[in-house]
Amino acid sequence: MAVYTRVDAEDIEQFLTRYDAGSLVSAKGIAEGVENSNYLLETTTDRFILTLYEKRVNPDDLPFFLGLLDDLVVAGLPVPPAIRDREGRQIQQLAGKTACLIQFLPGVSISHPTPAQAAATGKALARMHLSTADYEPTRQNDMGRPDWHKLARDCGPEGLNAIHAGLAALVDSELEFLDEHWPQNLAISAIHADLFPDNVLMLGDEVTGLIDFYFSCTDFTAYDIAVTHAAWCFSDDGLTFDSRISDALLAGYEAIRVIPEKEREALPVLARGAALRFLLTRAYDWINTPPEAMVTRKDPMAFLNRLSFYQQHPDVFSA
Ligand SMILES: Nc1ncnc2c1ncn2[C@@H]1O[C@H](COP(=O)(O)OP(=O)(O)O)[C@@H](O)[C@H]1O
Ligand SMILES: N[C@@H](CCOP(=O)(O)O)C(=O)O
Repeated sequence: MAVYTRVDAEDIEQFLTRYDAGSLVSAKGIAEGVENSNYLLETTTDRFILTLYEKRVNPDDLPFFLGLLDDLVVAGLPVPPAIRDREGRQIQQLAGKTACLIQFLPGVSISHPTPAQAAATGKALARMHLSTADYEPTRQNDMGRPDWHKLARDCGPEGLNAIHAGLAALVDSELEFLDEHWPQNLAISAIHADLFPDNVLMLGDEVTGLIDFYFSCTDFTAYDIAVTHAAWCFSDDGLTFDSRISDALLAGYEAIRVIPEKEREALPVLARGAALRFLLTRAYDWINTPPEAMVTRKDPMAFLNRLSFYQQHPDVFSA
């Protein structure tokens, strides 16, 4: 459960007085998510998400994230903007943390997506990429390839090998491979960089929300396709690849934005990078999650299994 920071109902009531958002009816900690503390607020007028930003979100990056959300709303994408208070401020302080009141979006996160849902997500991602190509602010990807070396060092060989015998050596050799083969000169745009099924809200086959933009950054557009592919196209444990989901996701994407040949050729390496990125962040969290945190750690092995798949099947993105 991701509630790292507890906030009293009285403090939330007081917080809401800054907004034209009604008064508090109920506040519940949200179990899903691992990064930030989230509460679902019911007020006399509406529902909202109250987010308190934790360790991995630098408050200085919030203008990039919130500006991107505002632009995507204008472009007609189903994303949740941060609500402005009566003085026009989106970014606030609460319980010693930087916090935002976020628009609530309907829909549920899908645990086991169907091809139709994967196709709808591919389309939404491509629509997002067409819009974000023009987003002027930039933010370096701080979970990008150069940072994977530091993450691996921070996990340490003992930490990695305690998760899986020989993992430290596997990570080292993959880092070396990726340093050598990482593509150059692909199209760049603002990307989501974490579009897992739990960050897509759906009603039936319709995407009603793309959420959790707190890893969004400026990077290869195709890397976002690779991340989404790695997140969507496997069983939870990463052992079974679902080609129907993969085909649907890519076909949905290409119904809106054709993947240029150069990007398609780069996808096998980008997908290996995406798998390593989530393997490493999960491994880091596995080793370092404080015992008092009410959060369910995610299994790093699920992304080692995906990495092995991409290593063995470089043809998976061939048209
Ligand atoms: N704007 C929103 N509308 C509806 N539900 C939301 C919204 N934002 C977050 N949630 C809910 O909160 C959960 C955790 O949010 P998320 O942003 O993924 O957290 P974290 O950043 O901690 O991973 C989501 O899975 C979803 O159930
Ligand atoms: N999607 C990442 C972890 C980030 O969590 P999120 O709830 O913010 O998407 C993973 O699955 O490792």
